[in-house]
Amino acid sequence: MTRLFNDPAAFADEALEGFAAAHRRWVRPVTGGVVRAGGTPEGQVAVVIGGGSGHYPAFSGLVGRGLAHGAAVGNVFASPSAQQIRSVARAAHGGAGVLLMYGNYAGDVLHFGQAAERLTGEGVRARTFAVTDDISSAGPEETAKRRGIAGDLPVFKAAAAAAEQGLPLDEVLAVAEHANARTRSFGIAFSGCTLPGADHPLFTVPEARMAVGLGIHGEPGIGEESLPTADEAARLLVTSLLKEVPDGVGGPAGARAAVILNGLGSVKYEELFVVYRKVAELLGDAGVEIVDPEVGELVTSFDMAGISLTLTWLDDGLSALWRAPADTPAFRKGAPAAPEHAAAAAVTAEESDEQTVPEASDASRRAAAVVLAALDALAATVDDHAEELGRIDAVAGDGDHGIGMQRGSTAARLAAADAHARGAGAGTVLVRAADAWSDRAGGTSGALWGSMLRALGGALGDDEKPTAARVADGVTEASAAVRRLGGAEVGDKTMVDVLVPFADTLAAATADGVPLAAAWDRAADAAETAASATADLLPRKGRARPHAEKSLGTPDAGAHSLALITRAVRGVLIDHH
Ligand SMILES: Nc1ncnc2c1ncn2[C@@H]1O[C@H](COP(=O)(O)OP(=O)(O)O)[C@@H](O)[C@H]1O
Ligand SMILES: O=C(COP(=O)(O)O)[C@@H](O)CO
Repeated sequence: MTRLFNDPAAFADEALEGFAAAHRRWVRPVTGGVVRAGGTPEGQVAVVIGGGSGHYPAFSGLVGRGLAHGAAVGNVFASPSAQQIRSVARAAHGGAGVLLMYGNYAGDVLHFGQAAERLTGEGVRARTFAVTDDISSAGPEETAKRRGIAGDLPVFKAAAAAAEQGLPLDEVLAVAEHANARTRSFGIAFSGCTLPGADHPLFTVPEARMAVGLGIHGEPGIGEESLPTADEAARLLVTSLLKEVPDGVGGPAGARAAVILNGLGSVKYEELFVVYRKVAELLGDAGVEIVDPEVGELVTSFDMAGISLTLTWLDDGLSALWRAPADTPAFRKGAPAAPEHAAAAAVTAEESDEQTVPEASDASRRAAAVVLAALDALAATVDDHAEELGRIDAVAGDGDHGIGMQRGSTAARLAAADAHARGAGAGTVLVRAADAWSDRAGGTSGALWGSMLRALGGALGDDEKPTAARVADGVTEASAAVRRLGGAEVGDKTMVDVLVPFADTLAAATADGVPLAAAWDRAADAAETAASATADLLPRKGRARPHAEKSLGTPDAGAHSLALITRAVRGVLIDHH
C-alpha cells in the first residue's frame, strides 16, 4: 500500500524532486530526470539510463561515478518521453556520444528510440540498448522479447564502467551487449503492489501460494505454486537459472558469476539473507564462484512482495567492470575515485518555441475550434473511464493505461487550447496536442497517440477547411504511423485492431460521399465491434504478451480506450455538423 502521497498524478515528479534534494552530492536535477552533480568528464561516453518511476533505486538512484551519467525518469510504471530522454542526454553529454539504456518494454523502446533519432539529428551521437534478462518473459529462442528486470543493474554497470575507462561509444555498446548476453534473472512474488491513490493491489496471490516468473510492474507471474520455504525458494531460483547458462560459459562448474538477490519492495532484508544463504550454498555446490554478490533492493516495484535472482556470468573483462568502483546514491563499491573534470558546460535542452504558431487560413482556424472540442470530449471520456481502463490493463499489463491516457489527453487538450488561442490552424493544433501528449504521458500509448495525432495534424494542415476525404486520409495515415512505430498488425491484440477497421470504414464511407459526421458514426460502430472482439485474442505485443492466457476474455485496454474516444468524438462532429 502506498500511503503517503499528495496528488497521485504528481507522485513521480514530487518523488524525483525530493530524491534530488536529498542527494545533491551525487545528482543535479534537469528537465526529465537527473545527471551527475559533477557532470560527465570531457570526452567520456555518457551512459543515460531510464524507465518508469516506482522502481527505486532504478533509475535515478544509480546515477554517479562508475555508474550512470544521467537518468530519465518517467511517470509511475511508464517510460519517460522522448523529450525527457533527449533533455537528460543533452545535459549528460560529455562530447563523446551517449548510450541510452533501459529495460526492454514497449514504451521505453519507442521513446528511447525516438530520442536517439532526435539526438543524432542534432549532432549528438546516440545509441540505444534494451536489457533482456528476465527468462520467464520469453523462451530461449526469443531472448530479444524478454523484459529487463534486476539484470538492468549489472548491464548498466558494465557499460558505464567501460565508458569510465574511456572506451568509444561503439565499444561501450558492445560491452552492454556482451554483459546482457551473459545476464539472466528469474523471480517469484507473493503479493502485488498498490499504485499511489489506488485502493487495491495490481494483482493478488492466493494465501499460501506464490506467483512464479514475476514482472516488475505488478504483472502477475506466469505460473503459480505452493508457498515455498526460504530454501525451496532459493532452489527454484537457482535451478531455473542454471538451466539456462548462456553460450560461451560452458557450464556452471568453474564459472564465475556476479549474483544479485533482489527484493521487490516489501520483502525484509533478513528474509533475503535467509534465502541468500541457500543460494550461495547451491551455487557453490554447482561449482560457481560468486563475485561481489549484492543482496538488497536494486530494482523494485513499489511495495510488491517478491524476490528475483540475477546471475551475470563473468569473464575477465566483465569481472573487472563489475568490480570497478561506483559511487551513487543507492549503489557504492570500492574506493571513491579522484574528482572528475566535467565537460565544459552541460547543455540544457532548449525548449521549442511554442509561443508562435504558423500562419493559418480562416477556414482552418474555424476547423481548429472543432478539433479542440473533439480533444475536450476525448479527455472527458478518458477521465470518465480512467479507472475502468486501469482495471482492464491490470488483467495482464501494468494497470496504468487509465492514468497514462489521462495524463496524455489532459496535456494534449491544454496544448491545443493554447495553440488555438494563438490563432493556430487545425493541423498545428493537432500537432501541438500530439507533442504534449507524448511528452507528458510517456509509455507505449503516449508514443502511439502522439504519432497518431501528429499524422492526422500533418494531413489536415493549416491552409484549408478539412474535407471528409482529407480527415479520412489523415486517419489512414495515423493508422499507418502507429503500425510503423509499434510494429503491431491486426490480430496482435492492440489498439491497431481498432484503428485499422476504424480507418478503413471511414475511408470507404467518405469515398461513397457520406458526410463526415455520418461516416465517422459508421466507423465508430466498427471500432466498438472491433474493440469487443479483442477479448477473444491472445496478445502478441506489449506488456500483456507474457500473460497472454490471462487476458483471454478481456478486451485490450488500448483498443477499448480508442473505441471510447471515437464514440466521444462522434458527438462533437454531429454537434458541429
Ligand atoms: N506495439 C504496439 N503497437 C500498437 N499498440 C500497442 C503496442 N504495444 C502496446 N500497444 C497498445 O498500448 C496499450 C497499453 O498502453 P500503455 O498503458 O501506455 O502501455 P504500457 O504501460 O505498456 O506502456 C495496449 O493496450 C495496446 O493497445
Ligand atoms: O513501465 C515502464 C516502461 O514501460 P512502458 O511500456 O512504458 O510501460 C518502466 O517502468 C520500466 O522502464
